[in-house]
Amino acid sequence: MSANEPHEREYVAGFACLVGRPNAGKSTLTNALVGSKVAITSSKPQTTRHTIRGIVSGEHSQLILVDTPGLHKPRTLLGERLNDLVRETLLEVDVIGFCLPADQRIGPGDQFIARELAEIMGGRRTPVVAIATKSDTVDRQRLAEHLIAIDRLGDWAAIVPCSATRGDQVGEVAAVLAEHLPPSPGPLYPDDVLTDEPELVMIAELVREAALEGVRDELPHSLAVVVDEVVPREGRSPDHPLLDVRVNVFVERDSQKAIVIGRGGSRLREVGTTARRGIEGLLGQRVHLDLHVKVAKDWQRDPKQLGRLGF
Ligand SMILES: Nc1nc2c(ncn2[C@@H]2O[C@H](COP(=O)(O)OP(=O)(O)OP(=O)(O)O)[C@@H](O)[C@H]2O)c(=O)[nH]1
Repeated sequence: MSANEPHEREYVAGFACLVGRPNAGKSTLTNALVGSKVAITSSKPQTTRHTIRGIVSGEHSQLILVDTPGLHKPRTLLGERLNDLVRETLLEVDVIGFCLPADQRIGPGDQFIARELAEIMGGRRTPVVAIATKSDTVDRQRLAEHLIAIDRLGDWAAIVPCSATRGDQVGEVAAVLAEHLPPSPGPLYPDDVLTDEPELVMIAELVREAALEGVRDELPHSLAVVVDEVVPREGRSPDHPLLDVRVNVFVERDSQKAIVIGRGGSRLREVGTTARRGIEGLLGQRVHLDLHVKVAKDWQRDPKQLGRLGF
């Protein structure tokens, strides 16, 4: 099934998302997969497009779990389509894990998601791994019935039972998902970027907020902020330290770059001043903020690019 046979030991990296009806065990499984490495999540717009929930790093793989906000059976309008954001996310990932809890029979909610997945994936052939979650809650007989019902529900790349709370088969889930990731020269993210540096995320937020101030309508979603480096200025006395903070602001088009920069750079200076004040408040020391606006064409449609941009 997989193009990346495990024995080749080629490095693979990519994006996955877990879907399933409410209470299916997605969050618990995410935490079990990720272990202690819980990603910083932010409620701000920068990360609502693809909130990274965690990174699962193996010796030869990096699996980046992203959120699908609001994937559920619409309560009121049966048969309503999934919202565009969910569809977009599902189309951008390399593999999808569909969680079906063993303690409940397959129901209309699961069937709804299965139909949507079949349709969305039809053209692109994104593999869907069915995960029978909460396997600890039922006996073998019932689990077997559940697996058969899952098999009948759709065309899955694999079916894996697991118990996130007991830790049963969690490694197997990670391995099966990783089998469907594309080859990559190396990790898409530094392993520690999401765990060790909440300040970096907050700095990016502050810059993003400042850059969007007053121009939200003109730049909807088309802005990504990446903190390039934060280094103490050399030669400063310990009493008056200065931090050099270098930040890249990515936009999609030249016209958007012009908006961010403003006439003669006037707007960018304001953005810089506002953001710098915020960063100084956050870090409690003086900051020299170096802002660069760059055009990264079509970054929103390219998961690899999104990865590099810190999404
Ligand atoms: N026994 C058992 N309970 C589990 C397991 N995984 C999750 N649960 C429980 O099931 C409930 C729902 O789990 P969540 O991980 O929050 O489910 P979710 O799919 O993220 O839910 P939503 O956020 O509503 O979509 C929680 O009470 C969990 O403790 C499991 O492997 N075994």
